[in-house]
Amino acid sequence: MIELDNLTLGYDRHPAVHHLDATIARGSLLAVVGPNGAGKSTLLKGILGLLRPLQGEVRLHGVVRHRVAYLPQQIDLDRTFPLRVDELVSFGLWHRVGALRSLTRHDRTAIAEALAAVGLNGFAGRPIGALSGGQFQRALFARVLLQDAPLILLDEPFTAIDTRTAEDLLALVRRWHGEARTVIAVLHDLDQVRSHFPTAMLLARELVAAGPTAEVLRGEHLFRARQMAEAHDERAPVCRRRAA
Ligand SMILES: Nc1ncnc2c1ncn2[C@@H]1O[C@H](COP(=O)(O)OP(=O)(O)OP(=O)(O)O)[C@@H](O)[C@H]1O
Repeated sequence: MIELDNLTLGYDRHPAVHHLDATIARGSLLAVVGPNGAGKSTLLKGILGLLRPLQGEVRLHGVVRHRVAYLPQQIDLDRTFPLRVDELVSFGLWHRVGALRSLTRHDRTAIAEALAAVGLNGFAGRPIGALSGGQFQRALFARVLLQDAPLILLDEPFTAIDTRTAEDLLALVRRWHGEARTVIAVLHDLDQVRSHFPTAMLLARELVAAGPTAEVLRGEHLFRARQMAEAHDERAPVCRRRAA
């Protein structure tokens, strides 16, 4: 279970998202939605511990932070780095293998199986710079698969990839959900959220609504989120208000 307790996150003392109070049950399949700049990626970074709260707290119950799998937005990743696909995917074994030990035959089999599971048979030796956007995203999912993590954070995992790849990767997300892992994904496609994500959290610098997806994505909530995002003052300092 994850608890957000009066959580304010930001950069250089400026809050990006503030006073979040919410509980995310273990095994949830949760979509985080909201307008551009609403604080969705910031929330994932806060849960991951990459950002320290300006106020409040994130409490992870039953999950240690180094076992959380995180897939950042593709735009944040450097694909010019000279790395082969199997090397990228092998980082998913880091929690078991450590930084220094070399891979065993068993590890190599696990990597090959993960590549096969994401439809990348035969891609192990390719440089990551030679992959299409969709293939690269498949490789990143293979890495998450190997991490065997109880909590998986995905930041816009289906943006700018082809429909076939998105469908295959969505099937993997459903598989993780079926395995009782907690999956939290930042998404923009509300039809996709309605079809595949039972719960949602709508952000607009603060929490607009959270709960069953059909309830959260009601027109009045979406309208309010848009209004709140437009009214936000980028330069506001950390306020002292405690969320009701
Ligand atoms: N590294 C950073 N340094 C300073 N400000 C940042 C940084 N990252 C994000 N922000 C600011 O924090 C706010 C929230 O950004 P965030 O990326 O969390 O929004 P988002 O909801 O994920 O947006 P999008 O849908 O456009 O990806 C924005 O005003 C953004 O400019």
